Amino acid sequence: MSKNINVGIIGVSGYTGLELVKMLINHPTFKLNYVANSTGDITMDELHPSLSGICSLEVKKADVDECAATCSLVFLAVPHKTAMAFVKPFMKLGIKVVDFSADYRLTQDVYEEYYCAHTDAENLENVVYGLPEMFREEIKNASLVANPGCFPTSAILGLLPFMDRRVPNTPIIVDAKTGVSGAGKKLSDVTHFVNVNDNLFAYNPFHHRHAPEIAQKLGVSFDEVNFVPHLVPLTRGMISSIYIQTQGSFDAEELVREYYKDEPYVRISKNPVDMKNTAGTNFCDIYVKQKGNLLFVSSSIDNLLRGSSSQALANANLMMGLDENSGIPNIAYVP
Ligand SMILES: NC(=O)C1=CN([C@@H]2O[C@H](COP(=O)(O)OP(=O)(O)OC[C@H]3O[C@@H](n4cnc5c(N)ncnc54)[C@H](OP(=O)(O)O)[C@@H]3O)[C@@H](O)[C@H]2O)C=CC1
Ligand SMILES: CC(=O)N[C@@H](CCC(=O)OP(=O)(O)O)C(=O)O
Repeated sequence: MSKNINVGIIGVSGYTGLELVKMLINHPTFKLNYVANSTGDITMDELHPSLSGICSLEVKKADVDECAATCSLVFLAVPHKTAMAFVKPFMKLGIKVVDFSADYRLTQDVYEEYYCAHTDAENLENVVYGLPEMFREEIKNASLVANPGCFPTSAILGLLPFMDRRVPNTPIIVDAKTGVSGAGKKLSDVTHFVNVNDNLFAYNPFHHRHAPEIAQKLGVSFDEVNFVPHLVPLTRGMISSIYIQTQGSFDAEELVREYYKDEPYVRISKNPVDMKNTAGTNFCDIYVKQKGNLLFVSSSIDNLLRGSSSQALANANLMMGLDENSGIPNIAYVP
């Protein structure tokens, strides 16, 4: 097959943008035809020296019309709020969009409670949440896909098989750990080397903006989701330790294996999962353990890939009628 579908990326100077470029360079069908950030006037290899000798595309100052003139689909790897200002005109021009941000993941009222005023309610009506294990068929027909957040991806995949076995109205506890790349490339006091190195801490306990995303997609109330993320001194990786009360007698490992038996990017592990075996891949690795009616689920992803860029690419493959697996990385950065 030849590279005959032109795609663009806006936000190519960021962490997730770079991850996507690396996958698209080797993609059998997508041709990376337009790359942009907020300023332009630089080339890809000047921006990312790791691409020296590999990609010297000119990086443009983001412009919707210029991108739409040469691309069938665009990936928006830009921050929340910035994304919706791009989505609106791209949709008008009939260009398909995979949005990495949270702008189209929630209902308008909840979005506005956790983020800011929404300026594109119209497209909230037609968006599909880009978790293939939940919405594969809808994604195939979508023009706009909201790529899930990284914590919601790991938590929802861990919980989905067990929602019918859970005791209603009991706490869902999600104790999650993430690498620092989850915060993006911008510096802050919290992600400063001196604050993160040799350190470990929780942030936004019980009121992180990903708690409502987990709740809405699982169809439970916000009060039932008890989500506490932690920052760990690692570049990439994410593990969610999940605890729920279950009822009835069942074998959790058997159930989760059956639930995901046809899924190419969920692996069930006999041993507790770790971050290294998913780093560099689109896999979500899951381990389960029961103690009476208490169920422990451990779910590991690479926040930059399954938590963002490789999941976005899988969604784009589906939207363009390609094999979902095209160009998706599946060999981990081990050792
Ligand atoms: N990092 C992660 O693990 C995950 C990130 N996401 C989401 O993906 C998106 C990108 O995240 P990440 O790569 O970490 O972010 P970064 O902060 O690393 O990069 C942001 C990118 O957006 C560009 N940008 C910002 N404003 C504009 C603008 N007005 N016009 C054009 N480009 C603009 C920046 O360009 P410039 O260099 O010019 O500022 C940069 O290329 C965010 O919405 C984030 O929430 C989702 C899941 C996981
Ligand atoms: C370390 C860190 O700060 N991580 C980010 C999660 C990044 C992400 O997945 O999410 P969005 O696409 O919703 O931004 C956070 O906790 O907000």
